[in-house]
Amino acid sequence: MAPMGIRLSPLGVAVFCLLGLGVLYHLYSGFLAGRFALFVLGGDRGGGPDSPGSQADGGTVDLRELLAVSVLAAVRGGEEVKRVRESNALNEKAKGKTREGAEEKMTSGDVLSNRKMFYLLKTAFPNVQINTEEHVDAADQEVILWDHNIPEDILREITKPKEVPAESVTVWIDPLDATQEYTEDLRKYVTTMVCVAVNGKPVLGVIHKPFSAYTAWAMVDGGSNVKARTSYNEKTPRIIVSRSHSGTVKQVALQTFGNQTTIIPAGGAGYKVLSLLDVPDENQEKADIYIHVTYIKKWDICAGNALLKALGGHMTTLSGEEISYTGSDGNEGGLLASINMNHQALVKKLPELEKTSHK
Ligand SMILES: Nc1ncnc2c1ncn2[C@@H]1O[C@H](COP(=O)(O)O)[C@@H](OP(=O)(O)O)[C@H]1O
Ligand SMILES: [Mg+2]
Repeated sequence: MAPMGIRLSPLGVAVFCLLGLGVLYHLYSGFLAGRFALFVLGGDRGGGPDSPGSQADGGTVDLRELLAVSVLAAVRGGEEVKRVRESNALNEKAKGKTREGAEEKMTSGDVLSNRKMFYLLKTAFPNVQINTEEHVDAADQEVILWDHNIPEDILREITKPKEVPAESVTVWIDPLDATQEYTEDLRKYVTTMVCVAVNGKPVLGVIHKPFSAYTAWAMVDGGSNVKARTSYNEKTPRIIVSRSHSGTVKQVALQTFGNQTTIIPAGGAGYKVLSLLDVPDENQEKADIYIHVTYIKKWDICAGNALLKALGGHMTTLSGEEISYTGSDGNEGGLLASINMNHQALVKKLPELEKTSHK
């Protein structure tokens, strides 16, 4: 007999305890899952379930936070790129050949930048898919914690968090764009890039120039720290093209826009996208259109695509199709990038043969 004449039924006590355990499990499962993910990665991000960057509700990420970490990752990766170049310890290797037979190089700058960028993003956002150009060595992990700081310029432009399901996100990292030019000590072409696609659509783009300490970022339907130039030459455009993976691009450009057209050969897809924008860097050439006709990888182009899209521009295949940033890592259809121009009219102008020969 219990005090005051109340009899406790053993079954009732058991049901009550089970219910209590259920509530506790619900409250802490997301939290523990996050902790476990970090434990597997070998570290702790330090935030509780309600802290910024947390995915305790089992799967949303805030794009504004992801942008802050992407900018930090591009800058931190850039520090590695710069340090390796300045110490002249590139340790250059050949990692294969492109379809066209050009040698693909890799240096310590690529590897060390990749390590910083990948682990910074992975530690802050363990649940999102990250695709990166270089191999991630699981035996050489580095846990770099994000301090949860969102820079002032991002807070000013993007005033509210923007949650999306974690499984809809694909992050693309290029830890060193223009590796060929990096090995030739042509520093102005070099960038580090992060892109975030949501359901395959490019939404966040970050392009950082480590040797100029310049970073451009943008969120589609969000904000940016860079803008388009005030004028572009549509009639006789300056066309920026690859200097080391050019294929037939010069013939295509001259055939489309006439012999008076200025062709600017340059390294790096990031550099070439920045040439279309209003970038306050004296080492940055300016162009009106970017054309690429050979195969190219999505980590090379996604950030530029997001930036252009956020500012009202376009990056499509040569036949004007949008590029989807999920699934395979290659883009077969060539590239046409423009801003404040009639993009569809440019597509129509390009020779039919070129549009179909890269599919
Ligand atoms: N045909 C091709 N096959 C594979 N990668 C290519 C390519 N053409 C260009 N790229 C890559 O796209 C980026 C920009 O190229 P480019 O400077 O020629 O315009 C470079 O990236 P990385 O330097 O990150 O490897 C380059 O390797
Ligand atoms: Mg690269």
